[in-house]
Amino acid sequence: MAQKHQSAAAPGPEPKKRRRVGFSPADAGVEANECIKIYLVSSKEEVGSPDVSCVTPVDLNDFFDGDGKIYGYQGLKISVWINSISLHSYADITFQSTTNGDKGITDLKSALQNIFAETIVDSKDEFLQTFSTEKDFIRNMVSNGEVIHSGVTDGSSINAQVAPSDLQVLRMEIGSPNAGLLYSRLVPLVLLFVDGSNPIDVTDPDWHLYLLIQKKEDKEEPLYQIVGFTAIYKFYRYPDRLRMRLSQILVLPSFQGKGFGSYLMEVVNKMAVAENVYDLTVEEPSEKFQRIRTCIDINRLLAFDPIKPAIDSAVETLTKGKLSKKAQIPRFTPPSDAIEKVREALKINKKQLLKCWEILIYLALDPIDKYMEDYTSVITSHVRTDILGKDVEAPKKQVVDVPTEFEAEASFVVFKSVNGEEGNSNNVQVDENKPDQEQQLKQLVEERIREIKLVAEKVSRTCPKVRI
Ligand SMILES: CC(=O)SCCNC(=O)CCNC(=O)[C@H](O)C(C)(C)COP(=O)(O)OP(=O)(O)OC[C@H]1O[C@@H](n2cnc3c(N)ncnc32)[C@H](O)[C@@H]1OP(=O)(O)O
Repeated sequence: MAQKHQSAAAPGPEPKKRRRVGFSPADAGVEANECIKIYLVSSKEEVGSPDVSCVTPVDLNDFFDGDGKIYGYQGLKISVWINSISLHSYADITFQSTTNGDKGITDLKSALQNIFAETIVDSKDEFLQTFSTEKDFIRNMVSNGEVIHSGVTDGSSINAQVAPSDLQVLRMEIGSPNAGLLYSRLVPLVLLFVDGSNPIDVTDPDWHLYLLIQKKEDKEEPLYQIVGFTAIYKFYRYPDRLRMRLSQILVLPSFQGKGFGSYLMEVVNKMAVAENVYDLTVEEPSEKFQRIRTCIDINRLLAFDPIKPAIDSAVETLTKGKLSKKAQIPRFTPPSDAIEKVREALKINKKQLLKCWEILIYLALDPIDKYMEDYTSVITSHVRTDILGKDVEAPKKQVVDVPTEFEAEASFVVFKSVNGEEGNSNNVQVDENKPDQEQQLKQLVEERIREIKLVAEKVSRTCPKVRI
């Protein structure tokens, strides 16, 4: 990591961030997001090349204490280069001058080290050398990994950037030789690109890495590059099963949006089925990843015959009568034996199946426009129960004024009416939040239907699509 000082008044070698008392000039600081640019490069020619565009991390401000700002520098520019083969990094720091104002001078070295840890090197030369000295880093690290999938089986090409035959998914137990070291070099990428993530505990042997690798033919030996990876926790379920929980997944920015995330997820699904775990869940999926996961699961469910009768029956109920006119709308959930079969065969848990179920019904309604009103009532009923919870369904509580010998302001009676019906009293207090609740409910229903339509559209466009 280098610091270039272009002013005559250069500060000491390692400026420390410190609060000053007295009459220091006020310093508005600069947001880390504004002055730091990050570049992922795979060759030394790409370092500094105008053809390489910067990548967008989650939020760099998070790495700077307090308000996410850097203080004490004028004209600060930080370019961080990450070698996507060896995972080393180098920060090129330039500024015009420093001023030790009221917020002190931010210690850039320690802030960057919080993100990049030991992957960051001090000099540009050292960094440039990593392209040759460390070019076999990934290949050496994964040499003990178990190849669980290679290329594609249906002959389709995943995209133009990577030939399918060059793809490999390897699995490593975190305790196996080199896996911990490899993960420690991946941590900066996790911190930078996976929102809200924390590094996994490399001392816990129940963690597994699934690495999506591109093997490119190079002079003598193939060159290995990480396209993406996921960390999965395997844990015990009483009495004799194991469960899998996907906890973080990342496709390197230059490979995103080209089907690699879906590919990796499909391989993980395949492994969960092959190993007959109890189920495979995902820890706090982002909206985008959840959508990808749902698209994949919908395709799997569409090909799963045992649930067809249950879908047909739900569709028949929905198309038979005017549901939206009915006081009580049945909840359109799969029968328990279908839930069980799906979990056992596809490792999709109940929560995820319920999400997919709404989309499966939507896809089966033909023509959809004819049934949209009833379908919307069904989704409204689901959202009401899911989000607003039992309160909405619960018997109505009423507050009634009654004659009292106590202080009138402090006295009231609450009673619960039978069957949730409201009494005729003129003094019933209306829940002040009710109109607000209804408005929020309407918005949530609209959002859910938008999401359902989006996934249904993607599935219809790509179906049938089983790529591995
Ligand atoms: C548990 C967690 O870790 S949650 C956090 C997830 N990770 C991150 O957010 C880190 C940054 N992002 C990433 O690493 C990646 O973008 C990932 C992992 C989220 C996704 O990987 P990518 O390779 O970019 O996704 P992929 O190219 O496979 O899918 C992109 C699109 O194709 C669509 N698609 C994929 N497979 C299918 C399919 N079988 N049928 C229909 N559509 C599909 C997806 O819905 C998605 O569409 P969208 O972008 O409009 O939502």
